[in-house]
Amino acid sequence: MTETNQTIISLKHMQKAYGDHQVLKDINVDINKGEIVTIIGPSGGGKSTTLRCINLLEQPTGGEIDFHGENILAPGYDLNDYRAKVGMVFQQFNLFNNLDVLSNCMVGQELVLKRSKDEAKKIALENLKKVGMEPFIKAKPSQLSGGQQQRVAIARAISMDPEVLLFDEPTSALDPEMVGEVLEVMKKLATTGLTMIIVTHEMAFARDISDQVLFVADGIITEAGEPDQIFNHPQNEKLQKFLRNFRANSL
Ligand SMILES: Nc1ncnc2c1ncn2[C@@H]1O[C@H](COP(=O)(O)OP(=O)(O)OP(=O)(O)O)[C@@H](O)[C@H]1O
Repeated sequence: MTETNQTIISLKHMQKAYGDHQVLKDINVDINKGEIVTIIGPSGGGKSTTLRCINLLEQPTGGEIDFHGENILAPGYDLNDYRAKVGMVFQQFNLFNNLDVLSNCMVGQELVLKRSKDEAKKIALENLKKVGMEPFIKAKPSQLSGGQQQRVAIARAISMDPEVLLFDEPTSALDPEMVGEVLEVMKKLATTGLTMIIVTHEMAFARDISDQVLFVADGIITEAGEPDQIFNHPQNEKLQKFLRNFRANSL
C-alpha cells in the first residue's frame, strides 16, 4: 500500500494509434511510489495497450511518460535504465521452457544486472520461497500447472528488483481453480511497498487490493478513484453499465 505520495510514473496525454485506429486517445494519470493501481474496463478499451506503452513494448504515438519527473520518450533518455526498473508479468507467463525454475529466475539477474551466479541464486531462492515455489526449483515449466508457472514468473520478475511491476491480465490464462493462488501471491506482494499496475478482469480482487482503480474505455481513463468510489459510487455511465453487466454475468 502507499508509502509516500512521491510520483513515480506520470502519463501525460499519452496516445497510441495503429494506422488510423486511435486506440489510446488521451491517457492521463499520476502513479505514486508504493501504490497499487488496477486497470479495469470493457474488452478492447485499451487496458493492455496502456500497459504495453508504459513498458515500451508499444511505442506511444503521442504524449509523455514521465519516470521520476523525466520524460522517457525524450531523445537521449537512457531507456536501458528505465527498462531495468519496470518489470512485467504476462498473461501467458513467458517463461523460458528449456530452463528449469531456478535458472528462469537467475538468467536475467546475471545477464542484465550482472549479478554473480551465487548472488543470483540466493535472490532467486528467496523469491521462489515467497511465492511457494521453492520445492520445484529443478522442474521445467512444462511440468508445472499454469498457476505454478505464473508464480515462477512473479518470482523471476521480483528477482530483478523492479521499482514498478506491471501485470497484464495475470490470471486470464489460468483454469479457475488456479486463479486464487496467484491472486494471493499478488496480495502479499502488494504489502511490500512495490509499485504495481495491474490489468485485471477480477473485480473483487481489484476492489480489495487497489489504492487507485482506473476505468479505461474507448481509449481514455473515463473514471479514476479509490475502490469505494469506483465500485460503490460510480459516476460515469459507461462504468455503471460495465459494473451492471459484470454483476449480471457473475451470478
Ligand atoms: N498490434 C495491434 N495492431 C492493431 N490494433 C491493435 C493492436 N493491439 C491492439 N489493437 C487494438 O487496440 C484496441 C485495444 O486493445 P487492448 O488489447 O488494449 O484492449 P483491452 O482493453 O486490453 O481488451 P481485453 O480486455 O480484451 O484484453 C483493440 O481494438 C485492439 O484490436
